[in-house]
Amino acid sequence: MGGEPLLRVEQIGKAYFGNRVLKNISFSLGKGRILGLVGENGAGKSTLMNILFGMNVIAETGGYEGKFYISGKEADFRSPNDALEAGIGMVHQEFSLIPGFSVTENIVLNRESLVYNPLVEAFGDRLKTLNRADMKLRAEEAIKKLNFSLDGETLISELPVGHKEFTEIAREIDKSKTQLLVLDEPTAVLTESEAEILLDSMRRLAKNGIAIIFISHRLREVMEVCDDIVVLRDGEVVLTTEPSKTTVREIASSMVGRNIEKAAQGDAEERKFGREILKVRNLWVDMPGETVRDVNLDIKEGEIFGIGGLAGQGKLGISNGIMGLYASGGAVEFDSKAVQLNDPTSPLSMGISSVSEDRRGVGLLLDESIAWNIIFTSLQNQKRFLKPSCGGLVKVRDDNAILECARKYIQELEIKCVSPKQRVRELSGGNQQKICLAKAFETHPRLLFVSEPTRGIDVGAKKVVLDTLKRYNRELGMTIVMISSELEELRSICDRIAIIDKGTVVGIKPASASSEEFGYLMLGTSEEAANQ
Ligand SMILES: Nc1ncnc2c1ncn2[C@@H]1O[C@H](COP(=O)(O)OP(=O)(O)OP(=O)(O)O)[C@@H](O)[C@H]1O
Repeated sequence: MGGEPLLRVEQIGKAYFGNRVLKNISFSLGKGRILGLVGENGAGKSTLMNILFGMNVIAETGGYEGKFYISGKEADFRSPNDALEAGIGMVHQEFSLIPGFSVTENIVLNRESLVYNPLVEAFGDRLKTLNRADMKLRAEEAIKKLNFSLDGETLISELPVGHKEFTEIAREIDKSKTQLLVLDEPTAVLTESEAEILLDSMRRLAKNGIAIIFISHRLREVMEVCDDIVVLRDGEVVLTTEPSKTTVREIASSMVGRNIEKAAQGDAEERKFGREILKVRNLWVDMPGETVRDVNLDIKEGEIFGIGGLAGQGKLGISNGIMGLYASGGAVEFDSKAVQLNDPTSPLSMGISSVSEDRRGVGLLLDESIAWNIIFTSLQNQKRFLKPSCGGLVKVRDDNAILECARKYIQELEIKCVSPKQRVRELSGGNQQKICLAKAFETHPRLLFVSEPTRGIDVGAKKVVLDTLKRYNRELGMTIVMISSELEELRSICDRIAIIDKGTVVGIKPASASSEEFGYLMLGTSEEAANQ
């Protein structure tokens, strides 16, 4: 017998400029319970959370219908401040950290501990100074609740994405009032072992009475950690259930309204490749949390080469180092020519592109259209999408060609949008990820690095993304290096897979090798040793 639940949502609806994205949403959530909110990219999950958190974008686009109640009291949030006052903490898909500030400063931001001094009497609170020792303690306390190792002194700009995610969550935990925590795809940027730590922390927070809404495309995590599950499809609740009463398969098919096809399968036959096109020798990369120490690799032309390994072992550092995003050393040769390390223009000019694991940090012009985002790099660096004008005297933008190109990717990658002219900011997270891929494909690279390409992508669309990578490889001969924390995803499309451990390559095996063989490499042990 619980009386009023902590959160009760009744008949919520929302349309953006006539485009209906939520209809009659109702559910409730009790204190200390974890509710999994799942649905395809664009199903309306973030929009629903934006309503609960009083985000300005909702009021600015005509408000919403329906009501929701916090502990029985009708909520009418005019801004996120009202939601914070009511004890709602939210970690959005987009980070809201200040890059030049430390982890500690970000955790206590706007709630800094202050020290009194006599000048305050005369000049007011402005002259209070920061109590750094207390701020440090509070940040440490919040980080401890997450059971994750994070140095409070490090600047946000130097952190890998996974650590930024933990910093955001620690900030919400430091707010003493938080009684409902909304986590929008927190594990999308985490590797599997980091995600395990987060799931554990969520369980502990729930035990202490905090209710959590957990949005995730990783259905196994949802089944593992949630008490209740709500499935959205095209803006409507299509299933409300509990993990003990359902299966991952049932959730996945109710999300998409059909049975899920399996992702692309690896080729049984061994493919033949040309010469070695990328040679990496003694590469080191100083990427925080993903340090690369001594990597040697030879990648063949036309290959799909996978790079896997556990969290923080350096697999993400390799492409970021070669692309000039972090300080690096050693030697990298592409097509028998030296790639200038620490110079981002060098790999680009040689036909090497990359899709970052951090779509939030790099790459998208959120206030520009889908079409402009997809073609911008090709126009800028390769002078494409221009046509002659004034009798050939000048070149102007070819808007028809730009729109046609965008339409092609919208269809191929099944990007959910109203038109190629729609602003990227208005797309759901998973659809923004697809724009990052389209943008890289459109540069027609000879070699493409893709890091965590299906991050934030729903189960149905994963197949589309992996199939597209495979098709570009087969049809255009594009050499692809795919970095992923999901071994099965690597095995489904790669020819060979290297496993990285402690910043170096500990083994390279054909994708047809068994999961166990890869598992042993990741754990830094041999099959024989494991069987002893
Ligand atoms: N500011 C906006 N203006 C117009 N349309 C928007 C805006 N924000 C979201 N939408 C549209 O609302 C729909 C739902 O998007 P939402 O971000 O809620 O999806 P989601 O379920 O969170 O998806 P994902 O799993 O990809 O993050 C999408 O079609 C999206 O394009």
